[in-house]
Amino acid sequence: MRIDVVTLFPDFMRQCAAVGVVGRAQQRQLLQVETWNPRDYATDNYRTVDGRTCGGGPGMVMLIEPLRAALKAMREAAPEPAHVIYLSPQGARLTQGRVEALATLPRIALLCGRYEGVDERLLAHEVDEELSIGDYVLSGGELGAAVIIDAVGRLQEGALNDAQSAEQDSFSNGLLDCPHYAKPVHDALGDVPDVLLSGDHAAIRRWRLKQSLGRTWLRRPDLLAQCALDKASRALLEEFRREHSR
Ligand SMILES: Cc1cccc(C(=O)NCC2(NC(=O)c3cccc4nocc34)CCCC2)c1
Repeated sequence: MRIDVVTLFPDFMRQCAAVGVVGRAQQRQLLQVETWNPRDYATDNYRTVDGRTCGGGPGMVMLIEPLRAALKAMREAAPEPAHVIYLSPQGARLTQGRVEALATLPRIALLCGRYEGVDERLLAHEVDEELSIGDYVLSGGELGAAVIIDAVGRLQEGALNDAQSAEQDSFSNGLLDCPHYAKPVHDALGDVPDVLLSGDHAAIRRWRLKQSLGRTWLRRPDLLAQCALDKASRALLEEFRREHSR
């Protein structure tokens, strides 16, 4: 998969994609991340990429021309058509489901806004989809792009080792993760739950699922409402709730 990022901060984006699982996926050529800086396509002596907002008011807007030229260069750099995503607070909320769909595409382009945003006419003509990583104020779309690169990059075939795949799968049931522990078994901060030391793998699986169900019920009832729980899971959750209410 190829991901092209149109951004005023290419070094930041390259760094985000150079570490960890995504960095390794690039080294293994499972993923290719390229950056395109609109400033390189600004034609005036000052390499201007922003302009005063029409209608007055504070702040600047990213100009059409440098972005259009950067997007054109991006498209010409590889044959596959790119699905162009604008990271924006006006976008649809990013979900794991959407990540999984994006991860199947051969090529996506991520357009990152700065200042007050991008000229609406550029968005209307060049953008296929707007996505948001959440309802808070950010300085730019780059952190949204970094989230997509990580979430989509780790889903590329061969990017994860078995443990990481299992961890990735743990969310695929739509539940929050269970608690995790490492040694020491006894610490000033408390002890590791006995079941995890029992060697009884069925009991350990049961305890972990019960903890995931219980935590999701306590912390994210909205996620739980979207889960189709089988009979055994419903019974486990009931058990957790009874114990929790004592
Ligand atoms: C709730 C709210 C309302 C109004 C403006 C803003 C805001 O933060 N505006 C600033 C910009 N924000 C984002 O790009 C951005 C922000 C949040 C999530 C995102 N997911 O992707 C990109 C995202 C837009 C142009 C430059 C940065 C936020």
